[in-house]
Amino acid sequence: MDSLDPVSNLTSAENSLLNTSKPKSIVTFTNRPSREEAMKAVKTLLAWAGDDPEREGLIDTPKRVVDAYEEWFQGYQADPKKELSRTFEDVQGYDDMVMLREIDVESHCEHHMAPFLGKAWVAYMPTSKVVGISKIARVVEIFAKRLQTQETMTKQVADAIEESLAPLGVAVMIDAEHQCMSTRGVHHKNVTTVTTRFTGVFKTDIALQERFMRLTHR
Ligand SMILES: Nc1nc2c(ncn2[C@@H]2O[C@H](COP(=O)(O)OP(=O)(O)OP(=O)(O)O)[C@@H](O)[C@H]2O)c(=O)[nH]1
Ligand SMILES: [Zn+2]
Repeated sequence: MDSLDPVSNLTSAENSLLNTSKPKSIVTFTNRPSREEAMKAVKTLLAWAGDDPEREGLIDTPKRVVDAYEEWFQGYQADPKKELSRTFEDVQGYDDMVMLREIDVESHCEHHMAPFLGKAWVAYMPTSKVVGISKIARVVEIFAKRLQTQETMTKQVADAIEESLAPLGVAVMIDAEHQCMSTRGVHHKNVTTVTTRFTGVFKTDIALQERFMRLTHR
């Protein structure tokens, strides 16, 4: 199978369908279905589930679902690199890791489109260049608001920081519960999945990696 572009999460064939006037990492299909087509698809699913899409309680549901999808999948319209582009250097010689703890993760698995919910911990070891801390949380959110596997998302967050800030190293940990495992299928509740990605000094310096892991505990 065609390998996935780490930023857009699309195959190269899918990427070639992108509107070329936009940066490659902003995913805008030229052949994106219309809102009306999307609402019609929801109506089909309602009928398939066994209900009457025309009954009063469901009449506005396709609109609501499409609105919800717009919010849940808005990460396809955003560019993580743009968020990380405004860097600054005046940090008075600060030379240790910068770490954000417990960033909310609200994503959807690409297999079932079921939510997976959890937290992310993200650290980088800057050279002279740092970025506004809110931008790190925004990058997590952009990748979360796409269809994901937890592993892919973990790597994408690390890669985006690595490519934009060229730090000495990046560490990312995500801990999340997948509702496709808790509300259907195997029905195991309270199981969380932990994924990590270490680059640069966080990979080579085990003491630093352990310090990051210790800081993930409250
Ligand atoms: N590695 C990984 N697996 C995931 C993630 N999200 C969901 N899955 C798994 O994706 C797998 C899909 O397996 P399939 O056998 O194709 O689908 P399924 O028949 O619905 O599987 P069950 O969930 O076991 O009922 C399941 O094992 C899910 O638990 C993720 O982020 N990472
Ligand atoms: Zn799933």
